[in-house]
Amino acid sequence: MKVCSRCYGLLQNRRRPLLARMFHSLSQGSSFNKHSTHGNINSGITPPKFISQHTISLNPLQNLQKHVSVPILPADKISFSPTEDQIYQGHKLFIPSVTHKIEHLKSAVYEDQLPEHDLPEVAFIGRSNVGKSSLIKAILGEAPEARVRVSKTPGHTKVLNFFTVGKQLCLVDMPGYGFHMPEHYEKSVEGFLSSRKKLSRVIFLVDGTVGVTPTDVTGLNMMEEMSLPYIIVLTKIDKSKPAVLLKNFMSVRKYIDQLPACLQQPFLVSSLTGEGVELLQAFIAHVTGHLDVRTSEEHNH
Ligand SMILES: Nc1nc2c(ncn2[C@@H]2O[C@H](COP(=O)(O)OP(=O)(O)OP(=O)(O)O)[C@@H](O)[C@H]2O)c(=O)[nH]1
Repeated sequence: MKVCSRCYGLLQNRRRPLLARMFHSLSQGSSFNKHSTHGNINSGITPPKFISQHTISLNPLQNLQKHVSVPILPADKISFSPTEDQIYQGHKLFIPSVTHKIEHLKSAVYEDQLPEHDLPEVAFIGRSNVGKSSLIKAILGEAPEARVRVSKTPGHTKVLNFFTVGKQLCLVDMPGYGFHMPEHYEKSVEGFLSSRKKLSRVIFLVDGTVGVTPTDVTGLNMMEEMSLPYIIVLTKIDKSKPAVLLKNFMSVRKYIDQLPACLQQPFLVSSLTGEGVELLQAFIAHVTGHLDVRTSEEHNH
């Protein structure tokens, strides 16, 4: 069996099963449509060829949609809808090389310790134990040398951790709020969020096995008060049955209409299986200016 070098690299990474399978099928000559889209779950009455053939999707929302007949997210709320090829381009940004190092830059607590650089930043925020570090670890899965630390103990992350992706961008892991949050949380996290000039986006994590909690609502209110652009990502989707995940997804939808600073399109991920990670990589590449994906609003103009 002949496997092209692009597929081979992907197949090595077991945390990336969807892309690996996708490009593997390509090399096997499947009639996969390069220009099909993924995010558009409602207009997708006829799903893209590749998805219908292989019953997998790079957007886990598509899989969730299969369990109900009514649209779980209206088409007009889906603005980020890259092609499979664009998702692959976004994914490539997170593959390290000699000239494109992916590494831990530094840890910091207070404003005067923050790194001085010109890189666009993407920060991860959420309750203790929601899966922030795990998600960064999955996004940087091709670069184990970045050494992202994950722990079962809530409140493990006490400092801000900066991870650089070449000279392109920087991911920022933040301590969790709620139970076990460090005493310096407010000074540290709010200090960071209010002072960074090149903060491209905040990724707000909600536990997909639990849904939006009162503690999350406090965090969402803080985001709205700060008026920073952010997205909501439901984590740990591998742990929930579809019915539970659907209920928790709807708990996000209930709030999202009232959150003007938040993208109306929530994302779903599992850091364990890698589901949804490539789409998020593409989103990060897009918002940091490294991937040109026209959003649905842009298409309309
Ligand atoms: N099954 C499953 N477990 C996950 C997933 N993401 C995280 N976990 C587990 O959840 C626990 C907490 O994960 P972390 O990534 O350390 O969470 P955090 O939000 O960084 O935690 P703090 O340091 O408390 O802020 C760990 O035991 C992870 O293995 C996931 O997608 N699926």
